[in-house]
Amino acid sequence: MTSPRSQVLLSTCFVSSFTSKVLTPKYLSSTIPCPSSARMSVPAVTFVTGNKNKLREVSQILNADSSQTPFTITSQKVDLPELQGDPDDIVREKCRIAVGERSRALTLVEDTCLCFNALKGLPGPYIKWFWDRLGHDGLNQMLAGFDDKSAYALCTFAYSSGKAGTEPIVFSGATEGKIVPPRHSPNGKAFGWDPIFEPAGFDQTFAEMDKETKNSISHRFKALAKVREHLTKEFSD
Ligand SMILES: O=c1[nH]c(=O)c2ncn([C@@H]3O[C@H](COP(=O)(O)OP(=O)(O)OP(=O)(O)O)[C@@H](O)[C@H]3O)c2[nH]1
Ligand SMILES: [Mg+2]
Repeated sequence: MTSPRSQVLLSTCFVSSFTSKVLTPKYLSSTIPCPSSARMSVPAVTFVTGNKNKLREVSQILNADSSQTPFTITSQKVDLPELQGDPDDIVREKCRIAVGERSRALTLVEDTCLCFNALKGLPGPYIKWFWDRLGHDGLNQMLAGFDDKSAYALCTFAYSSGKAGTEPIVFSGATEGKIVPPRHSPNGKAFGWDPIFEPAGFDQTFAEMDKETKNSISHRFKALAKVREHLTKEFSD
């Protein structure tokens, strides 16, 4: 391909993490920008997630700059397990499972942690269960006995080319902040623990910010910048 605006297709595969929550298959279309100077072939990359908010943010982040070459995103849901351990190991294994389940050549998955420094990084990858059981007030209560309310949001993507003998490649992004009593935006429903995470240097929680601001400083934005850089290099002539 010689066109600077040639496209890379990203299929987004929705994965239901809870077998009890059967999610309706959904297909989305979006575009993912990369540097307009890049010359790329047209591979299909499947982004596997069961989380519609992640998918929405990934789409928004990758479409934020219209001056860059668009990538196309579609989505579909299937089932994948929740895993335990180190975030990089979790996301690598998630990626291997996703590749196997979907038989897709190019696969992208993501895992998100919320880490409290006073608790040496916990809940970390287990935030999904802590948030589900304890909610915003319970997560605040976990830090009640500590002066240190600092925390960081960590987003880790794993990408696999699907080639035999290759291992998933990991890309991480972290945003520092602190845990605060919940503060919501008056508009719309908040994403998960966004109302209790106030990023450093801001006086708003992720939930109070407009989406453009969150998407320009978030853990997901920082990790996706590395994914995009890698894909651009991999598929440039
Ligand atoms: O307030 C939030 N702001 C965010 O930016 C954010 N990113 C993820 N999360 C939540 O943190 C847990 C991660 O678990 P997680 O990575 O396993 O995700 P998931 O199971 O929902 O989807 P997936 O594993 O199918 O991709 C889940 O409860 C997610 O809803 C967020 N909450
Ligand atoms: Mg999950």
